[in-house]
Amino acid sequence: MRAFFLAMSMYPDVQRKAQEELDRVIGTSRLPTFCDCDSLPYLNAIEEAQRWHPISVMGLPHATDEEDNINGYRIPKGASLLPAIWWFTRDPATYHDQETFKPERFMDPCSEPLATNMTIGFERRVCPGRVLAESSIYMTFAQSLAVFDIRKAVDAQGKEIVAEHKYGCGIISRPEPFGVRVTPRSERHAQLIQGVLKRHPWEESDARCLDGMKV
Ligand code: HEM
Repeated sequence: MRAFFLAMSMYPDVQRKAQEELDRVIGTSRLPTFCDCDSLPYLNAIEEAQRWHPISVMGLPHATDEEDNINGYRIPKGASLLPAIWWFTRDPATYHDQETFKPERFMDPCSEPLATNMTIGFERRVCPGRVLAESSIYMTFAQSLAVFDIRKAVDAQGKEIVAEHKYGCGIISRPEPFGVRVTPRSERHAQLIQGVLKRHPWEESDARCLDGMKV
C-alpha cells in the first residue's frame, strides 16, 4: 500500500487513467465494491504495485529435502534456498522498462504476466494470507482512487517535493518514508466520504462478490 501511494504521487497519468475508468463505470454516487472488479481492467492492473515494489524481496528460506541439479549446479540435500523475488519481478526477459510503474504492461498489447504469482510465494508454501492481502489491497486502491487525489508533498515555499523510489532493508522491504498530499477530488467526493463514514463501508453485496473473487 505504501508503494501504491508513492507510485500514484510519482505517476499522475496512471492515477488519472484509473480515475477516468472509475468515473465512467461507477460515477460519483457510490464507492467501488468487489462487485465492480470485472468492469475495471485498468484498476486491476494497478496490481503493478506488487511487481514494482515486492514487499518480500527474497521470500522466506526453504530447504531441499533431497539433492538436486539445476543447470549444472549441484544443490546438496538440506541446502537453504532463497527465491530472488525482487529479481524475478525485474527479469528483462519478462518485463520491459522494469523500473517504471506501468499497469499497461499487463494489458493488450504487452500482456506481460502478472507478478503476483511470484510475490506471494510458491507451491505448497504459498502465502496463506494472500486472499486477505489481495482483497484488502484491491479495495484500498479502488476506493482511494475513487475519491482522493494523491499528489506530491510540498515544501514550506509550496514547491513540490520529488519523492524517490528507495528501498528499506530487511526481509520485508518497504519504500523509504516519503510525503504525499491526499485530498478529496471535489466537494461531491468529500460528501461521499462523509456519507460512507456514517455507515458500514462494506455492504452485504460486497461479501457475496468477495466469495467469488479469483486471487
Ligand atoms: C501483499 C501482502 C503479502 C505478501 C506479498 C506476502 C508474501 C508472502 C511470501 C513471499 C511468503 C513466503 C512463501 C514461501 O515460502 O514460498 C509468505 C508466507 C506467509 N505469509 Fe504472506 N504475504 C502477504 C500477506 C500476508 C497476510 C495478510 C498474512 C496473514 C494474514 C500472511 C501470512 C503468511 C504466513 C503465515 C506465511 C508462512 C507460510 C508457510 O511458511 O507455510 N501473509 N507470504
